[in-house]
Amino acid sequence: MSSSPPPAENPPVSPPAFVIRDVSGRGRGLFSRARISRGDLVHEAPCLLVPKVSYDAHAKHTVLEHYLFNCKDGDRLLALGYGSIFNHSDPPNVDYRLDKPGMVIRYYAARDIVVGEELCIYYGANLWFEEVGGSGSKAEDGSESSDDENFLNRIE
Ligand SMILES: C[S@@+](CC[C@H](N)C(=O)[O-])C[C@H]1O[C@@H](n2cnc3c(N)ncnc32)[C@H](O)[C@@H]1O
Repeated sequence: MSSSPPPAENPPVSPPAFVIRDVSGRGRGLFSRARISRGDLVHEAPCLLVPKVSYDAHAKHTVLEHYLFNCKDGDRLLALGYGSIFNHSDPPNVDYRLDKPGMVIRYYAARDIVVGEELCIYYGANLWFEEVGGSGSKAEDGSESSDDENFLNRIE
């Protein structure tokens, strides 16, 4: 008999909490289709591990460079599911946590989110593209995610 997985800290928003839409100048993005409360687990993305050696030799020279999440040790995680479709905004309305041992990234609402808002994470200070638009609202507590050396920010 198989045992069920342990419960997450916050129960996931009943799916589907968001839809993919095209956003002018930003490519695809994720948009809420239900009210989401601060702290809710919005998505849990299974990941592929890209070891640092593979990243340096191959992945950084491909389009994957714009999708990989940095780990502290130089390895990278490629988020599957919807995890690679979150666009950037500052401030973001979604925070994320890398769980490298678990090979997942979890995305949590940084504040209450209303229906129709784009769900965005913070990539870091050094963007490689010209920013278009934004989520347009500040986190309630004015908090900001930690920055990273050069790419998607890392919170482990
Ligand atoms: C991780 S992907 C996000 C999903 C992407 N929009 C797509 O359709 O595949 C990162 C890319 O999205 C685009 N992007 C994300 N946030 C943006 C923003 N605020 N303004 C303009 N482009 C953005 C950039 O082209 C960036 O390289």
